Amino acid sequence: MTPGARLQAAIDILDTILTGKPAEQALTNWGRGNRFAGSKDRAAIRDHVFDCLRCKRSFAHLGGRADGRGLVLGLLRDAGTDPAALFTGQGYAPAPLTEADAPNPAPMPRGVALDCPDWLLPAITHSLGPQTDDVLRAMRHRAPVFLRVNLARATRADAVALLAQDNIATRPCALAETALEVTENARRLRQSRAFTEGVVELQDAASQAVIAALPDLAGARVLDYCAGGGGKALAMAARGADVTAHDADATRMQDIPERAARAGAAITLQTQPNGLFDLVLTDVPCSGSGTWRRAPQAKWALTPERLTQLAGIQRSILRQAWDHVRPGGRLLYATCSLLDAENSQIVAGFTADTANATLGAIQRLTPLDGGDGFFSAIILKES
Ligand SMILES: C[S@@+](CC[C@H](N)C(=O)[O-])C[C@H]1O[C@@H](n2cnc3c(N)ncnc32)[C@H](O)[C@@H]1O
Repeated sequence: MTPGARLQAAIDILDTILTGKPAEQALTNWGRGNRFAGSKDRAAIRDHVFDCLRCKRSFAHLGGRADGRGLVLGLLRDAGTDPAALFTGQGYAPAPLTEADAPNPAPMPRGVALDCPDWLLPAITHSLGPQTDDVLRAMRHRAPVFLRVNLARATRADAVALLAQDNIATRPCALAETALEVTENARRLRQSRAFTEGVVELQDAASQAVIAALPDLAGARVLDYCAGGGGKALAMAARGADVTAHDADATRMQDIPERAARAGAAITLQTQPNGLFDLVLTDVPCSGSGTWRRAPQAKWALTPERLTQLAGIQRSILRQAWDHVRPGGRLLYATCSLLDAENSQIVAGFTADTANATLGAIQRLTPLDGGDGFFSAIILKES
């Protein structure tokens, strides 16, 4: 496909997404209907689509319109590329420019320039203070791909060498001693020896940092109360913890046995949590505001009502999970959110209302640290 044809494909897919379709579904449907497109074409189109979704407000301003065509015009103008050279109408390229394609001549308001919904800007500013604009600017760009080295299988240096045999280039990331950033050929990862033999797993560096900060995991009885696909359960098992995974939706845990087998780890699954544990992790459902580089549609879909609903879910999970912490044990509350309403306010409310709970160490990470935005807080249970 020519560069122009790839842009037209992105325009068509964006127009579908703007009707409310999930991005992944729209991309898959397009791929099925256009089987002539090679893997490089599909990757380039996907990048265009996600770049536009991340920067929807500012690109619509630069493109002079909020549809797929406007967003792609904004993408090009933002990168300093003259769209006229690509919007030629030749072959499958987008139709030539008209007056309707001129940029919006007004100055960009702050929320538009930062690609943040207006209603959210005060809450984010309250949470991030002087870092707000830099964090929001960082969220306008693609997130790096990170791997977690399974130290039970190999050292980080050995993992780098094994990945290099499959032409996957990586570099160490300072957020955790297990973390590698993929710098070339990330798309080959799932076929690589390092992945199939359980030497590396895909996991964001901030998630790794949260587990890396936990002392004394070796031999500890741990309950991962919201285990999902088991990313953090596996990271704790690799540190020598005796991990039990639970999730209200058991189907979310279906890949854990296969992932654990690949990693050489033993993880017990419980559909009904049972017993007392040294450590309970609640990696609760949240706005995902720390991951909006990778899931940009969620940024535009979040509403104040949903945020209130999430806070109710977070408080309720914390109360349920607390019953499984042994006296003298710890709970680790975690979200991939940047918002105080889901983070410090939830743990402060819980410790204020719970006689035997004391707030311990808190860790806050933003995309400026390299990985996703992440919040974690230890809550200690008196003996
Ligand atoms: C952020 S995800 C967990 C991601 C996972 N810890 C990981 O590292 O891959 C949150 C999970 O909480 C689960 N969940 C939602 N409500 C719950 C509840 N009341 N009790 C336990 N799990 C719940 C969801 O099904 C979802 O899998």
